[in-house]
Amino acid sequence: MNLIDQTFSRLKEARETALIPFLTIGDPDVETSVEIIAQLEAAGADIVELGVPYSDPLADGPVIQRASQRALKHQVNIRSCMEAAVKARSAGVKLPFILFTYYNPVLQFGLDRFFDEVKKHDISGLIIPDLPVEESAELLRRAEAAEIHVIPLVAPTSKERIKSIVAGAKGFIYCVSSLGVTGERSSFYEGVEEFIGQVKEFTDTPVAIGFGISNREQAERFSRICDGVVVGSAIVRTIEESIPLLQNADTRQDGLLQIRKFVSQLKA
Ligand SMILES: O=P(O)(O)OC[C@@H](O)[C@@H](O)c1c[nH]c2ccccc12
Repeated sequence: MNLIDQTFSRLKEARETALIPFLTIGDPDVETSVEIIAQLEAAGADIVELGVPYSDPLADGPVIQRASQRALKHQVNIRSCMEAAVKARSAGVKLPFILFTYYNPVLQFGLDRFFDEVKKHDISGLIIPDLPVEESAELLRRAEAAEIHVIPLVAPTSKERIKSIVAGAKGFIYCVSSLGVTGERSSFYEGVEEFIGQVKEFTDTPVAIGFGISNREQAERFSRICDGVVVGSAIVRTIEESIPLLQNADTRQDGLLQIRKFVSQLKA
């Protein structure tokens, strides 16, 4: 059974909502990212999105754009992100890994090689926000064969397309809470709860929400109606603010603790 499915059934038993952090791998460097993944797990994260930095992150706000730029300075690519997953696993991290990447790096990598490597590197799921619908059949077929879940994104404006987007989806459905790009928000799409209700009418697959969630009350609000909550920019910003601590041997542990504390209060 796919690790993501195991996680959601365990959480369902425990009547808990999955906390799904996102971080950009290689920000500030790959080795630190591996340590941060361990901190995220210790802080109560249930699944982690490993972000592949990209030069043209069209769906990302300034916080993740800056993180991508910092990571790209070290030429971090899909392979480095998969290696980070294996390093985290061998460091004892049990979390399921979702590889988050734009479509172009996958295309450059080559679909055959990509799925061979994803499988070898213990990745359980994929999020490809700009996967063109006309190309998705080929990719979904290979994912199915490799037992990797491709997590579909559904936006409040998806309306009549919701049914076709979520049909047959595995792992979880990623409901985008607002229009626009990623980034912390103080308010969400008007009627976001109704939107989530609509999605849940079409599927029994767990439903998670993301975009803009940055504090405990927002996470609590959505944990009442979703099986998972995704937090990216708020965590990436915390990592950004911790970089001076992380890059000094004397204060590195303080930096890691700062990240862990921020994430712990979200899960609580
Ligand atoms: O950063 P936010 O607002 O907390 O949203 C999660 C988001 O970071 C993560 O899931 C993600 C990062 N880049 C994306 C691009 C599209 C969709 C989702 C994402």
